[in-house]
Order: sequence, then C-alpha cells, then structure tokens
Amino acid sequence: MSLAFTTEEQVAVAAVGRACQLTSSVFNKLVKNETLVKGDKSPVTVGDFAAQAVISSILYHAFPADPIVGEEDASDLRVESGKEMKDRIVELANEAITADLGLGDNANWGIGPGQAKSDTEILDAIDRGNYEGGSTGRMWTIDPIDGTKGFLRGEQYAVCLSLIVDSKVQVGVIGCPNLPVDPAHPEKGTGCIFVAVRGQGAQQLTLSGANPTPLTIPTSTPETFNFLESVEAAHSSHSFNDRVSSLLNITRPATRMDSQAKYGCLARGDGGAYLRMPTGVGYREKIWDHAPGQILVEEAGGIVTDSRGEPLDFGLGRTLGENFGIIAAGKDDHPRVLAAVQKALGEAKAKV
Ligand SMILES: Nc1ncnc2c1ncn2[C@@H]1O[C@H](COP(=O)(O)O)[C@@H](O)[C@H]1OP(=O)(O)O
Ligand SMILES: [Mg+2]
Ligand SMILES: [Mg+2]
Ligand SMILES: [Mg+2]
Repeated sequence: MSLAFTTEEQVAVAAVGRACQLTSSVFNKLVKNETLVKGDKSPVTVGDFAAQAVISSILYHAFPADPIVGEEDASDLRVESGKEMKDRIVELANEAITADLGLGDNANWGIGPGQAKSDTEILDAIDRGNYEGGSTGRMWTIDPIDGTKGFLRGEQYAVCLSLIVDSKVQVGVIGCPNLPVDPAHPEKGTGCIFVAVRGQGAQQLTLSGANPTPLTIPTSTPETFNFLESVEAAHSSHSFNDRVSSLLNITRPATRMDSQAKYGCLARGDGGAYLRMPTGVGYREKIWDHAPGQILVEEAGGIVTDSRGEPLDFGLGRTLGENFGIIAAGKDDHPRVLAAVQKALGEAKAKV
C-alpha cells in the first residue's frame, strides 16, 4: 500500500546521491566569487544552489504536485550581478542532471544523458523550494548543503532531504560525502548516505546507494558516551553542554562536527547524544535542519525532543517555532540527558 513510500525513498536516495557527487566535485574546484554572504550573514556557494536545483528537478519529475521547503532561493541569481554565479550553477547542475544513470535511477525523473535544463528551468527549480510549509498535506524539505561552513573548511557537511506528511516526517535522507564509512576504520574511506522510512528502520548506504546496513543505536557505556555538538559556537551553546556533561559525569570530550552528520553518527552509535541549546534569543531552527535527522534517530531506536521533552513540531511553517533547543539520544539515555538539561536550565535561571 502507498504508505510504504517505496518510490519516495528510491527517488530521495538517488537525488541525494547525485547532489553529493556534485558537492564533492565542486569543493575541489571552488574559486573566489563562487560564494555569497546571505542577508543573515551565513555563506552560500554555487554548490548549495546547484545541489538544490538538482534535487528539486528530480522531485518535480517524480512528484510534480508536491511542494518543497528548500533553504535557498534564486533571487540573487536573477539580477545582473549574479550572472556569473548563475552561469556556473547552471553548468554544475546540468553536469549532475545529465550524468549517466546509476544504481536505482530512473530516466522518468528527468535525469541522465540528454536531459540538460535551461537557465530558467534551473532557477525555477531552485525557487520551487519557496513553499511556506504547514501542518497538512505532503511536502519535501531540502537543505542542499547543511553545514556550509564545514563544507568550506573541507570538514563535515550533509545533503539533506525529507518528506513530511501532515506534520510527520515519513522519509529522511542525509548524504555525508566526507564522513568515514566506518568510524573504527577511517582508512576504509568516506561517503555515506543515511536513510530512514517511518516504521521501516534506519540504514546506512554507500554514496552510490549500495550495501544497505541497518542501524540501531547501541546501549551506551560510560566510557563511550559523549555529546555531539556544533563546531560553530554561535549555533549552539558549548558552555551549556559542558555543564550538562559534568552533571552526567561524562568523561569523554564532546565531538564537534558540522551539520546533520551528527544525527547520522548518533544513529550508528558513534557518540551518545546530540545536544543543541540556543546561544541567544531570536534564531528559530529551520525544519530542513532537523526533519531528516529526527526520523533517522527515531528509526534507529532513539528519541528526539526539545529541552522540555516535547516532540519537534514540523507543522508550524519553515521553522520549528520558538527555539527550546534539541536533545536527541538513544531511548535509555534520553531521559537522563533531559533531566540534566532541565537541571542546568534551572541553574542558569537562578543565576539571573
Ligand atoms: N544562531 C544559530 N543558531 C542555531 N543554528 C544556526 C544559527 N545560525 C545558523 N544556524 C544553522 O545551523 C546549521 C548548522 O548547524 P551545525 O552548527 O550543527 O552544523 C545551519 O543550517 C545553519 O544555518 P545556515 O545554513 O543558514 O548557516
Ligand atoms: Mg542547514
Ligand atoms: Mg544549507
Ligand atoms: Mg545555509
């Protein structure tokens, strides 16, 4: 029956795989003038725009009626000053779109040799991500490069896609080109795709969509348990995490990593809990930054809530609403992390 989301999963894995090839190859060629600073001061590169164009084009061919909440929009590329970047983005996107069909690909998704798109089609594909979100119906979220700062440093980043139906994430895919396939054996190389479908479990695949390996968060031990946190101090409070760490007597230092690669690591037992508390007021977490991670951790047997223990609400629009932080952990660890977070919040409140 349709709730299996089999086609959605296949299309999502293929789209993320193609976008990951694009972002890894563009990193080596990235030159000055291929990065812009957005209105909120965050960076965006030709790789972000081109990857969103590729994923959105594939979704449009496969599911033309589905709205998309995508991080990027093409307005800066539609003006004269953006022409050089636009030309490069169209070239990169078309290279990815016309690449040979791979494992699980289907020419009906508008990809493969001979399927190049016009400038207008590429810009329109990017702008198809302008849906405002909401609590009913189907919608996709795209974060074409999550952790752009990590991408620019040559560190971790993720290509993220999710399908949300009536506010509930049903499919999540996180592609991590720079993440070791096996954390215990980094010499085996990098490049993983994490996939989860509601009720069907979580898996890790190769970048080409092969070798599915089921993921379950293992029971943690005091020696292995630690926090996964942002590299960027502005994105989540490192000092708050340090306090929670000491309340829980955690001895292993936190793993700092950009992007939703953190959710992937948690799902495969490489780190004990993802903790993200706001550094100030004003920033609202975006749904594309957490929807794929939430389903991945839940399908690997974990729990994802805000700092009050409430589930994340993906039906409020493009953001998660007021920022109460995020706690993700295995089901045995989540209650004690939540209790320690609440204790640390109480202490912080008592100080003011
Ligand atoms: N002040 C902030 N608080 C929390 N997250 C932020 C903040 N500013 C940007 N972000 C987002 O955090 C995400 C990266 O998270 P992490 O630090 O865990 O890698 C990015 O999507 C980034 O958005 P943007 O893409 O607009 O830069
Ligand atoms: Mg992001
Ligand atoms: Mg992004
Ligand atoms: Mg960004």
